Amino acid sequence: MEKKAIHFGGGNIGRGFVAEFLHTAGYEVVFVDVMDNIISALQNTKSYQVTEVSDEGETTKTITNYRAINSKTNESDVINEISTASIVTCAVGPNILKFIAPVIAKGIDARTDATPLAVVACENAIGATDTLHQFIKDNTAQDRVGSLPDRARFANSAIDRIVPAQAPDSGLNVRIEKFYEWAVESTPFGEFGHPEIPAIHWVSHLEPYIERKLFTVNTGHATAAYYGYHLGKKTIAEALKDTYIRGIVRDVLQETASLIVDKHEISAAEQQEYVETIITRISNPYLEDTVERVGRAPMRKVSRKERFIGPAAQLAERGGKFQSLLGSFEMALRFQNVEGDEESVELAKVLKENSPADAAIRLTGLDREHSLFPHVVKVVDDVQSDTKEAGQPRI
Ligand SMILES: NC(=O)c1ccc[n+]([C@@H]2O[C@H](COP(=O)([O-])OP(=O)(O)OC[C@H]3O[C@@H](n4cnc5c(N)ncnc54)[C@H](O)[C@@H]3O)[C@@H](O)[C@H]2O)c1
Ligand SMILES: O=P(O)(O)OC[C@@H](O)[C@@H](O)[C@H](O)[C@H](O)CO
Repeated sequence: MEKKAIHFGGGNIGRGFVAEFLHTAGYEVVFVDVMDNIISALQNTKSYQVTEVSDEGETTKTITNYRAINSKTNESDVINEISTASIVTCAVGPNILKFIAPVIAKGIDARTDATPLAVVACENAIGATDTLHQFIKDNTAQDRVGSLPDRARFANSAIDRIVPAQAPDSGLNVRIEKFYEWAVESTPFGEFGHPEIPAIHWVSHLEPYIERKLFTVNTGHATAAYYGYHLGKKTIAEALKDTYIRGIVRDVLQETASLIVDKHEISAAEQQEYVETIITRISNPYLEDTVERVGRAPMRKVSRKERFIGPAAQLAERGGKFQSLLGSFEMALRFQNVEGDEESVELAKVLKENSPADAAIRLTGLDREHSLFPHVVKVVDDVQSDTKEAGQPRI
């Protein structure tokens, strides 16, 4: 029987990465989304194209064998599909996991197959599948939680491929970079074994992979985005052409490299090579990745386990340097009231309505006792003072 994958989120990484590799692995892919235009486009086409762009030219792959369901209007269909699928993946954004959990919980509960469903969240966040798992438990009847592992296994993942916002006339087609990495925990599958998906690098211990990725690719990317935004750059490639911003990105990645090398079994030389690869990747002029996309959702990005405060807190605990990371954090706080970005509006409100210490706690989730805390409060205070001087008084 053909293997079936249910994928939540028919957006950029959903169509351009997860679905591509599930398709290549021989799965029928059922997209689940809440956007009518994406669902109807997927329902009304038999294929779309994924084009890898690099200085070596372009390579196009055609993706077929998919269906699509709108979970807003057809929840029971989604439940039925999950009850007979092999794998559920998602790429909806870390803040959306709580909204997709109820329907996944119902689908899992309806399963009778002897092999548990594989659940893999493909989000840029540490422990995203664990987060989803907890929401699914919260949405499962108390007397069914104990037997949940008989019906589903949950594996964290680290996912890496730059998929910029697509041109408005591109339809379902996606232009992406050639590079990709998809590391997933193998241990949760136990005696059942992990699904056969050639693109996945199965690992027993994910932390080094997800920390190295988030604290190099995403820390560097977001640094370029926030400095770039304030210096009037349109794209990440344009920001990195600026020697000042490029130098700052290098300084920041030197700080995170010291943590990665200190904490994980990764040598300084290997990390340096990784950093160079990442700087080349994010400088890719063919991607036309905007500073607004990469800077999106600044409140998520300045939170406790995320790309700036996550490594800075760990470096502070270890006596390491974190000044450049604080510089990126500061620029993230200045990413306020950006058109189309609700969190940037909320960020401005939080900074306006709270004292420096309260805003620091609310935004970063750091304890007052943490050694990084006073440094973070100072940055918040500076940003608030500048905003006040600019004529927008804070309370
Ligand atoms: N774009 C990249 O370069 C990239 C790379 C690696 C990881 N990621 C991660 O992948 C995730 C998605 O990013 P993206 O760039 O594809 O964003 P995107 O906005 O292009 O796609 C998100 C999709 O999720 C859908 N969605 C929202 N709420 C939903 C719900 N309740 N049920 C089902 N679908 C819902 C949206 O309609 C949209 O189609 C994020 O966590 C991001 O960090 C992105
Ligand atoms: O998706 P976000 O908002 O967490 O971060 C924006 C980009 O840095 C991100 O999407 C990268 O393109 C991606 O993580 C590359 O693998």
